[in-house]
Amino acid sequence: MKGTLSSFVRSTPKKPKYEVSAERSRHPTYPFPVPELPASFAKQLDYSPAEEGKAMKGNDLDIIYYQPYIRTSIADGMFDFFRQELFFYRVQYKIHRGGISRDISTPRFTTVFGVDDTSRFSDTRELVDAKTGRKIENSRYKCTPLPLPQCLDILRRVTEATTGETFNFALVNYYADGNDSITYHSDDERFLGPNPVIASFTFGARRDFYMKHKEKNVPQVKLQLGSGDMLLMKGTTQSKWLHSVPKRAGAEAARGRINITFRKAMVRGGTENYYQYNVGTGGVYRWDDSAKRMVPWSQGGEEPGPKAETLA
Ligand SMILES: O=C(O)CCC(=O)C(=O)O
Ligand SMILES: [Fe+2]
Repeated sequence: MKGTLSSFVRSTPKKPKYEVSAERSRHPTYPFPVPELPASFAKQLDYSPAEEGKAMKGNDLDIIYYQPYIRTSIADGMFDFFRQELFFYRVQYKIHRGGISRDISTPRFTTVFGVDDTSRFSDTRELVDAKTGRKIENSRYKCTPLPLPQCLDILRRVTEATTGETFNFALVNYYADGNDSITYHSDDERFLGPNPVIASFTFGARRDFYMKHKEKNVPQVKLQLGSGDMLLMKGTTQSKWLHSVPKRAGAEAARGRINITFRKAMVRGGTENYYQYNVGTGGVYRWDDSAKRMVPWSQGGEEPGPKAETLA
């Protein structure tokens, strides 16, 4: 017999900490339907922001920190919901530098929804040209843009109402534990236009979020983003500063963290870039609440349950 006893013993999945809605967001581009945001969460979202944002300005930094934005009573439930109900990817890609190509594995799970401002999803959720409203030709994108599911669209609308900004993309990061991270970078791609506004949500584990100036020798800004917090980055924050979520040891990071950023891409290059680096070409992953980890998901086939494993 292969394997140890423990590999056959699966804990019964805990009851979800939220009411799974019977209503689901469906789309031909989704690997599986996504339940709508539980009504109890949606109701509580109306009270956002839970706290007034604190503006931090100076040395080219321009941020507003809502601590929290989402009521503490629902933030961890929303973490469970997003982790359980969304599909994720673990993207691998090659970088070419100085004639040498290197394989990169993104150190976190990612997923993305949305399309840049030259296109939009119609009322029937067909991809159409933003100006003419005509169905767009298949050759416009190399990738397949996905519309935001209802659960993310609700959060997007609330965020738009608070900030007075508009967003057409939701990028999702899942940091399974303290080994998952994002290295210092800035989100100042040309396709976002000058001085882009990015709203960044945390659900689940509290993680350090470090910011440092690209050139000036000024103090770093160190935040600890907790469940329900929202960091609004604007002005010259992206052009002048870098940010990161470093690797961390310990039990807190091991709870797992979901980060959701809302952004606005102006042109097609943004759509191509976001799907290339957040979906990629590999398989779909889904949270397995018995195994307590992301597992490869396959069409039509559930993961083998305890019975199948015992018989093997
Ligand atoms: O997880 C975070 O708080 C930051 C994520 C981030 O910087 C990004 O996705 O560009
Ligand atoms: Fe970023």
